[in-house]
Amino acid sequence: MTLVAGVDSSTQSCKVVIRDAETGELVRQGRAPHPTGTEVHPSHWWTALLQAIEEAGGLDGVAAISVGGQQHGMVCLDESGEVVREALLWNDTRSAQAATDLITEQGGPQAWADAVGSVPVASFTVTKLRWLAENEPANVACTAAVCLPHDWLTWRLLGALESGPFSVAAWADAPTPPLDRLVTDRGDASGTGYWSPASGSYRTDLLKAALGTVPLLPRVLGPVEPANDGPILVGPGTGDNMAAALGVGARSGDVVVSLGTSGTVFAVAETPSADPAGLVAGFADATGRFLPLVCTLNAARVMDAAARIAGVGLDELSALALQAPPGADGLTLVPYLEGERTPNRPTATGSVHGLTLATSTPAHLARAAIEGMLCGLADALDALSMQAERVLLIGGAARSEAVRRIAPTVFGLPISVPPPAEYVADGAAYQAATLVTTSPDWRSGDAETYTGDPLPSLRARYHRATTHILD
Ligand SMILES: Nc1ncnc2c1ncn2[C@@H]1O[C@H](COP(=O)(O)OP(=O)(O)O)[C@@H](O)[C@H]1O
Ligand SMILES: O=C(CO)[C@@H](O)[C@H](O)COP(=O)(O)O
Repeated sequence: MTLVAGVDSSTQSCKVVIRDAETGELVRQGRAPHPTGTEVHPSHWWTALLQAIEEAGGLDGVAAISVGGQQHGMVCLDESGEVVREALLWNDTRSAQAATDLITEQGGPQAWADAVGSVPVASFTVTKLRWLAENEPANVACTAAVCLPHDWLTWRLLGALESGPFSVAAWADAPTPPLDRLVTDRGDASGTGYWSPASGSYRTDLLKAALGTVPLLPRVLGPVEPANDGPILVGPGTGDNMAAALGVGARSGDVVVSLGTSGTVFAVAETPSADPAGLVAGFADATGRFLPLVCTLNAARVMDAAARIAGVGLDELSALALQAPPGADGLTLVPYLEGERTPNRPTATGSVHGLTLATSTPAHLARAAIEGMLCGLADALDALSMQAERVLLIGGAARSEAVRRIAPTVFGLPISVPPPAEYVADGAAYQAATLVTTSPDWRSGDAETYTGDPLPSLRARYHRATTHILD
């Protein structure tokens, strides 16, 4: 049996799956947590990856591996390959003003949409680099290369594989390759703000405008182009949303709603998109096509926060939410707990509206938190402007029964929930399989369909509430 490994190095944790390359059968898996915070030293991702690989039983029998990673994070390396400073993650909003400035300087949102398919917000790497230029010029001076989280892990894997077989101790300090062996893929490159999905090339002019200099950038590999020639092939990898699209087998007509740390709504498209309103990011996917995507900053962690307030675990929160009626008797929670990206409100805070004696119960709070989180995603689905034939719900928070049952009411649509799985890691593993087998025939279990009566007044009240939030 030929095995392949897929990695999901996402915001909260690293997951590794090892699957049969031909059939996709899950053979073994592992996971390890990442530190909290929006500024993280990449060495923590490496440590977590090694732990997760070890928990997955190592790499014996693995012929190829690919990494899916959280998008946009700014990783700066010096000439010797050392990390210059902690990486700024996609959910770090300190570069919001830099985003506004860059948009103005380049002639407005339309100019950015035309240039790179997206209008930058604080999440995008290009805005983080402008922040660096304005606040840490000494770090700019030492930066010889800039890459993304998945690029950095791929590069570390290349060095480690050349140093010998996997063991946590041997790979912990494995040598790193020269900087010119950094690689990326179209999907993740399209989240930088200086790579154009439409032309398939870097816009170093935009990078220079942001950072004042053009460091070395990773070479963009094709969708089935390995980064090495063995002993274990390393795939190009991709951004986590692009990997999820592969893992869930998203086809034309599908819209995927992913509820991880971020909430994302995306679809596979044949042509590039360019939304000057800045709601839809015009990303590339991992197959040579495109992935228009809307992202919110507040998804699964809204439930974590509500569970903390209610003093219960996530399963109990779910049970509580289902005790309250649809609409939570008017209790409305606007979930901008980390600011918000869509709509672009980086300094916003969350709020609760409609408190009465009757709605002051843990059950109402639980329901309002889930409904509020889903309202943000329903707006994202509207922004995508696609006639969805199927809405697929995935990600950590899709494990909550309340989320699955409330989603159809908020979205006003039936929702398909594929079997719980690590779809980002699975997509990365699938990419790895394409390197070692000509026609991987992977099938996942059937999705379960959830239906519910739409409640348009719920979203109307949510929209009214979003006009009364504090920054
Ligand atoms: N049964 C559940 N109910 C609600 N939330 C859950 C459940 N299981 C996991 N989660 C949440 O899912 C999140 C992790 O999801 P994941 O998709 O792995 O995130 P990320 O990819 O951003 O690291 C955590 O915030 C966790 O609390
Ligand atoms: O910024 C985006 C998409 O543009 C996020 O979706 C990140 O890619 C992080 O993903 P998760 O860790 O929440 O899966």
